[in-house]
Amino acid sequence: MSNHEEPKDTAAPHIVKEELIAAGKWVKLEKTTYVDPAGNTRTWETVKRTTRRAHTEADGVGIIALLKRTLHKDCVVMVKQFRPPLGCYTLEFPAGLIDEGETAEAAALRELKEETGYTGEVVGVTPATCLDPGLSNCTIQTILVNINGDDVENINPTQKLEFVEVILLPLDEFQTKIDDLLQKEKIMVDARVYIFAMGMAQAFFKPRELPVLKQ
Ligand SMILES: Nc1nc(=O)[nH]c2c1ncn2[C@H]1C[C@H](O)[C@@H](COP(=O)(O)OP(=O)(O)O)O1
Repeated sequence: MSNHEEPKDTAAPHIVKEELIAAGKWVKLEKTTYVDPAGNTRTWETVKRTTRRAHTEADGVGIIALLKRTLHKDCVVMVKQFRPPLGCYTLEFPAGLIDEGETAEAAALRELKEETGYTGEVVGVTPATCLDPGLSNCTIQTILVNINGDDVENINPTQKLEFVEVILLPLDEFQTKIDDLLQKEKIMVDARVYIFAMGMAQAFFKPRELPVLKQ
């Protein structure tokens, strides 16, 4: 017989109700009433997109697109654009909302083409991941795409969006090049981009760093 008593699951946190405070065309604000892990009833102010589709896993996609060309370094395809909520230019992975009935993979290839002109091939897909869970229920799937830059359709491609600038950054200098951009201009870098850059720098330069080998 065990001395342990199984903990009673009396306080499994859950949502009680969601009340609309304000709604616009693209986003809405709700008051979320919930029971916290200690069993207390509380409220939270929650932002949601109005555009979420019934049968999609996520609101949108982010695209990590690698441009591969003979005799060139592999480059990450980035976009720079003015973002009204921040009031400044941002450096982001290409991204966009998933359309009705569209798969995340199809949305990624469509958005990549629209925003950068490149045609790619999907080589990896994440599950739905949250973006800012203390504020919003927004989710994305990140799609890893390879672009054959030697292919004729990917040589100097034209993109449709007037206000989106395409920036190619070499993968093996990704963090340094972003830091250079930050030095030169007032631009906000998307958190996912900078974290990816730090991960790449770690993988390239310190893959097996051991305390004993540190200078
Ligand atoms: N929160 C938003 N406010 C707006 O006024 N308009 C918005 C919001 N979110 C999206 N949009 C509009 C802007 C575009 O015309 C479409 C599609 O956006 P999409 O290209 O899919 O996504 P981003 O690249 O992240 O803008 O929706």
